[in-house]
Amino acid sequence: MLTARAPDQLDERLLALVGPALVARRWFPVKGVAADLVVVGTISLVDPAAAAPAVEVRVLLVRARAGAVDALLQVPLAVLAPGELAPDPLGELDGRTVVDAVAHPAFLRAWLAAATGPGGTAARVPLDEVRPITGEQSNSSVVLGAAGDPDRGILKVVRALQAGANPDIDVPRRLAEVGDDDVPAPRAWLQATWTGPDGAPVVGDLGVVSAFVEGAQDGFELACAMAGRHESFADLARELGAVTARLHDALARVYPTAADDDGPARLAGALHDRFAWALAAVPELEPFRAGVEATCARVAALPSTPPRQRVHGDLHLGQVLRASGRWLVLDFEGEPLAPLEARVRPDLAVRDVAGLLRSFDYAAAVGGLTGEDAAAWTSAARAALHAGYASSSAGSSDEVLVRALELDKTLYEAVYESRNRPTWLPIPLAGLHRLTS
Ligand SMILES: Nc1ncnc2c1ncn2[C@@H]1O[C@H](COP(=O)(O)OP(=O)(O)O)[C@@H](O)[C@H]1O
Ligand SMILES: O=P(O)(O)O[C@H]1O[C@H](CO)[C@@H](O[C@H]2O[C@H](CO)[C@@H](O)[C@H](O)[C@H]2O)[C@H](O)[C@H]1O
Repeated sequence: MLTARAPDQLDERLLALVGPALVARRWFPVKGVAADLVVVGTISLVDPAAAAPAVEVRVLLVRARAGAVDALLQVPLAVLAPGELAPDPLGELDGRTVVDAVAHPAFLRAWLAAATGPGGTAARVPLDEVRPITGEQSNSSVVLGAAGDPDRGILKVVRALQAGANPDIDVPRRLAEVGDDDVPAPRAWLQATWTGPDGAPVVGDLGVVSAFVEGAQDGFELACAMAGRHESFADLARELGAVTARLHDALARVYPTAADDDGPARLAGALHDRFAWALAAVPELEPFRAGVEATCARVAALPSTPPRQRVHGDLHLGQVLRASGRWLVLDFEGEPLAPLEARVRPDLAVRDVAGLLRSFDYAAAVGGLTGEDAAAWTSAARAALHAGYASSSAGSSDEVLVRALELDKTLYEAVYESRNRPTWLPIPLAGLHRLTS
């Protein structure tokens, strides 16, 4: 466990130096508006291999505020030795180059030395080769070790910090403890304590090293490529449905479940609120109001909803890997735009099915399918996902419920895209047309 201290003058100067670059990063929680950045704490990391403190590693805890967004960001920085150069510098301070430390060996050695792991000890993780993941990410990941090394790992540095157990670390740990292998096993994790907004100390997770899955293909890239070749995704979707159901079974064993007497009204209310939230951010959604309200009414008229349980919460094709002829599920953080307490609350398992269904629309669109081709490709994948999901004891998916949850996810996506990838906004807007007509 690491402890953050109050920031000093060097931290303030570092933030002033790197701030403009931070706001342009993919993981920065808001785009296109000015954000107010303040360093509220700092963790100094000690590299156990350093003979002299040639490289200084500091993890700045930066509060970022812009409109409705108020996030605490983890910003590990390395101030290199005088005269040392590096690719992709963030700037120069007193003649020393400053870089993002996430892939820097001094940061990684210090991180692993401070981490804990299964049974109380961090597993051995090789650092002879270090490769940052370059794709779109809400966090920052680095592959540790050379290809073929059985101890190879992947470090995920959580960017938006929260007090309490991070579900992306807690869920895989617990699933591994009960022998579920649908998720890469966590091998080391690191926590810190810092001062919360009310002045009281809080504890939160900084990151995790998981077993690296060799030869894995990203589910979304795979699906887009298959769509682009007009190749059916149905067999893979069926397997994905079965894995999702198995995961739901395991999650229901590990975390509490809760009967929901007031389920239909609660879900209808939540969908109504989701629309209001999305409309405030994306005014183009106004034409969908009547269609959303009609779905709310159908949901409210349901006799009941299934018991709630722990779910993935943001399951989509970009969260699953295909390797050695099977699917593995990643990233249990839930929807990054939602507060932590909402993300760990028991929920409807079928929400994850709805997330995957939405992903088929994305894959068809990004893969270049349009019109009837897109409709045929997605409907085969949809039917197969449902069939795979229904093959397990957890798998049941009422049509009204699935449609409502798909609509809910699509509204979320409209906000997500407007904030992060405005050129992709037409994908959820097309989904809203389909789901409300
Ligand atoms: N255990 C793993 N083995 C191999 N690749 C992984 C592993 N975990 C993550 N990845 C790769 O890293 C990418 C980002 O991981 P993810 O957990 O989804 O991060 P984020 O929360 O930042 O979106 C994944 O899409 C995948 O390509
Ligand atoms: O993976 P994250 O936890 O960062 O999830 C967020 O980003 C996702 C995009 O990277 C976003 O997913 C949307 O786009 C995907 C294709 O890039 C698509 O497969 C999903 O179906 C779609 O929702 C996700 O919503 C967001 O929370």
